Amino acid sequence: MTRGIFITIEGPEGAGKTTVLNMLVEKLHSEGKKVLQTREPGGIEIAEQIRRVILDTNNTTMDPRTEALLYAAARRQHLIEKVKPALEEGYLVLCDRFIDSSLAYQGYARKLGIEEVYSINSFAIEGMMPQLTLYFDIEPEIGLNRIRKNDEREVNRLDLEDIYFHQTVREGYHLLLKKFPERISMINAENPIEVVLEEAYQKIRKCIE
Ligand SMILES: Nc1ncnc2c1ncn2[C@@H]1O[C@H](COP(=O)(O)OP(=O)(O)OP(=O)(O)O)[C@@H](O)[C@H]1O
Ligand SMILES: Cc1cn([C@H]2C[C@H](O)[C@@H](COP(=O)(O)O)O2)c(=O)[nH]c1=O
Repeated sequence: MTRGIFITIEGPEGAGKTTVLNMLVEKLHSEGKKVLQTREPGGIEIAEQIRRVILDTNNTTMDPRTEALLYAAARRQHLIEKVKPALEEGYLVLCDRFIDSSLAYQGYARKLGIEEVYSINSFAIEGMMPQLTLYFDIEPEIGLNRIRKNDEREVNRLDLEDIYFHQTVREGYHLLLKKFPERISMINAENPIEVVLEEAYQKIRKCIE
């Protein structure tokens, strides 16, 4: 029986997920909340190793189904090793990306099919879905420009996809918003960072109270 709360943050490249997540965690910690911040793909050693394989810009021959399976494998290990134990201990787990990334990127943009990708992920997650997903919406051109200006951000294999791919990812997220309206909540990530932070914070408070 899980006692914690699982919240995920989603969105296209450069939407500000990581930046806002860092700020949210600091704010929630200062209020004395038991918070665990993590990310996908990664968050634990095995999944970070899989992340390196998936995002390596040299791996140009990676098959889309291999890509989808690797994300699902990293997700499984991360859930079992880190997320599930933290939820059992009553933590608020805030995760940068989760299953909706696979549905939008592999299912919709790579055209593997949202249902097909959901099905391999359902095997991986065994029903452990987030209570709330904050979707950071942004025009892909704006997000990619933000990333280009950030010298600390390493360019990965998916960043190198063309603009059409990134626009299709955003379309995929919009479909997911319609499919899961009770779980996914949209935030306009083109707003100034303080506005995005406040909106995300209020939605999280509403979910945990
Ligand atoms: N609301 C905002 N307005 C302007 N710049 C922002 C905003 N939010 C984040 N940024 C800047 O955009 C860049 C990308 O932000 P961040 O790394 O948090 O995005 P991300 O969604 O985690 O990206 P990715 O998923 O591609 O790693 C950073 O340089 C960050 O400072
Ligand atoms: C979990 C997950 C991620 N992706 C993509 C999305 C990004 O392009 C990268 C991860 O990089 P980030 O800087 O950590 O955001 O991977 C994906 O295609 N499918 C997934 O399931």
